[in-house]
Amino acid sequence: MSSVNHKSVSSSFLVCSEDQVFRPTMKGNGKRNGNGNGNGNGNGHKLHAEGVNVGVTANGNATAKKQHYHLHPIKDDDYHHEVTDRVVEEPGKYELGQYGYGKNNVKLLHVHREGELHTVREYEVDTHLKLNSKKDFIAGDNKDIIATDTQKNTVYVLANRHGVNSPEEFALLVCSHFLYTYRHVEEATVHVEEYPWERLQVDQRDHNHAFIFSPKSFRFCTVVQKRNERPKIVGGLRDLRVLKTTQSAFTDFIQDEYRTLPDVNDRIFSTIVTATWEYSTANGVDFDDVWETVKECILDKFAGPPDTGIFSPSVQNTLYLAEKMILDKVEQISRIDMSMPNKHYFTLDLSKFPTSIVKSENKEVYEPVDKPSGIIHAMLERKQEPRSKL
Ligand SMILES: O=c1[nH]c(=O)c2[nH]c(=O)[nH]c2[nH]1
Repeated sequence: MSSVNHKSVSSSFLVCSEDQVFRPTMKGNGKRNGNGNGNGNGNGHKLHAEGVNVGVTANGNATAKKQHYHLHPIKDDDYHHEVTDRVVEEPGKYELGQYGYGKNNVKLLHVHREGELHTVREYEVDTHLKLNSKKDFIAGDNKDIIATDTQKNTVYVLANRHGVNSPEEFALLVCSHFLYTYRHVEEATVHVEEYPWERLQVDQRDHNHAFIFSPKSFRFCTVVQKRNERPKIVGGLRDLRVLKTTQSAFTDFIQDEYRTLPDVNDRIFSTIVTATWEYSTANGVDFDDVWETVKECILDKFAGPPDTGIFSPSVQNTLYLAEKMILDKVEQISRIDMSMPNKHYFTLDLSKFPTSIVKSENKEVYEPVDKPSGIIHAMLERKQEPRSKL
């Protein structure tokens, strides 16, 4: 039987472990808590107003204020729901492997209004939980199930109560809520996809309350938190499609009886970048800022300065240089994984046409070839500090 303790507790705490809790202090003027009184969660846990205004991020997804994390102890009896009969033996000769359940694609638009200036963030949120009992699967006993419908509701209630900042902060909040509220949740995974709304510019001025969908690239994150462990925070960027018409070559690769591709000193380089990166900490991280930095580094190593560009001897090298720049710039990123499919634009062989109808040297017309496509990927991580010999 589940013993349910309806004691009111603050879900504004971000659980780090049984004895450590991330407590997010609220931002700015403290009016974003959903209850309108600016002092938090309505249960006596005051959320601090820090008043750190960072303005609008480069993509116009103004986040307004920064969130800070502090560690506070929680007590055993702080849990909402206590489940006692957790262990159900698996009958027979089989063992349940990976398991879990959740709600996918919970769509959410959050509007933050500061007087005339409004900002929006639209998310699709996936929540997945792994319970410490398997009796729902094995015995048809639903008593421990936090219904997927309840998980959906939780996303809306937390967004209403605490506001929505970066995808990573929101995912951390939702994870900690589930771990904190239900002791029998062993692991929470929250994936957030952000819609790329950008503040509209009219006459080169930012519009107060109108936005344009600008899918130049997409942002996402995944937070996985196991009970008693720190959250694993992974940021992500995908569908950043780029092309340049020169400053790319591919030469000196293996010459054997299988090779037909000639050395090319000047070719078109186009790719669709996906990057995911893991944070070593959430402390002091401006997640919006990091996302912009990652994007800028990728574009910097792909395109280079506007007049001259940057030379790429291969997709491999360009990918590596972008990853290295990101690790150099953001110390809280412990590793970054990138993939760059090579979207080929082949030179057309027009030699069979009479010279009366085609130019002798074809340097303008290319054939985009989607499939098959080369795929280049690599993960770059920081080396472990060598252990002291003491
Ligand atoms: O940058 C490239 N790397 C490759 O490994 C490769 N292979 C290929 O056919 N073209 C390219 N281009």
